[in-house]
Amino acid sequence: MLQFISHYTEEYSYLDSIRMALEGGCRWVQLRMKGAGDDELRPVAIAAQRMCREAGATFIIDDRVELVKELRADGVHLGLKDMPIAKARHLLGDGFIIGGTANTIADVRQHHAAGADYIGCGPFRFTTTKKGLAPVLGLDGYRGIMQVMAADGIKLPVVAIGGITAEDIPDIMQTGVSGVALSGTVLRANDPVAEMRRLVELTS
Ligand SMILES: Cc1ncc(COP(=O)(O)OP(=O)(O)O)c(N)n1
Ligand SMILES: Cc1ncsc1CCOP(=O)(O)O
Ligand SMILES: [Mg+2]
Repeated sequence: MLQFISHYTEEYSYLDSIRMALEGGCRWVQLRMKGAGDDELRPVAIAAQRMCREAGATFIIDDRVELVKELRADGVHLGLKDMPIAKARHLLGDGFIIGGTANTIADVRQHHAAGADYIGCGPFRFTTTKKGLAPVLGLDGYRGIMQVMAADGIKLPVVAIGGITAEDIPDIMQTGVSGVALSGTVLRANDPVAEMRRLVELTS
């Protein structure tokens, strides 16, 4: 289970990043365009959704519940400062995927109670892709959260996120998480498509 978080660099646009991720075999894409208004986001989202549909990939949009509903994207990812998950579930119904960000077991419990479908849990380590990071979890952080989830009987898939590279994946998967979400390590690679192929292999 590998979710690619779209991003841009001097070399690549948001859509380039998604195109390369899909070409490399990723089948779960999140369009994340922080600070973009609806007029900037909508055309990119429509193009990204088309590419994902053609590739048979799941298409999630970060933060924007209304746009997800309007475009009939597959789902939305919501953080602790975004629309509450229970409200998003009410607006979207059961036919959409809703992911929630967690940094602590309390966050996981809250999202579980609110009806989230998966947890994006992090950051694993420091990353410049997101501003205002929560405290770094490291491997021990994931082990602790997975342990308490098991004791609580919470069965939501957990996706680790934040500064993750190919080298980290075997150890992260050993903690019991279901997958990883990543961005920078793909876009920094000399050959992003080949790097994505390697990452898909490591998480399947
Ligand atoms: C899979 C996944 N996990 C966590 C996040 C972070 O969401 P959030 O805390 O709302 O921060 P922003 O991404 O909105 O800056 C995510 N997007 N995806
Ligand atoms: C959206 C988000 N939330 C926590 S870290 C992060 C960014 C992940 O990107 P990268 O893999 O480049 O650190
Ligand atoms: Mg958010």
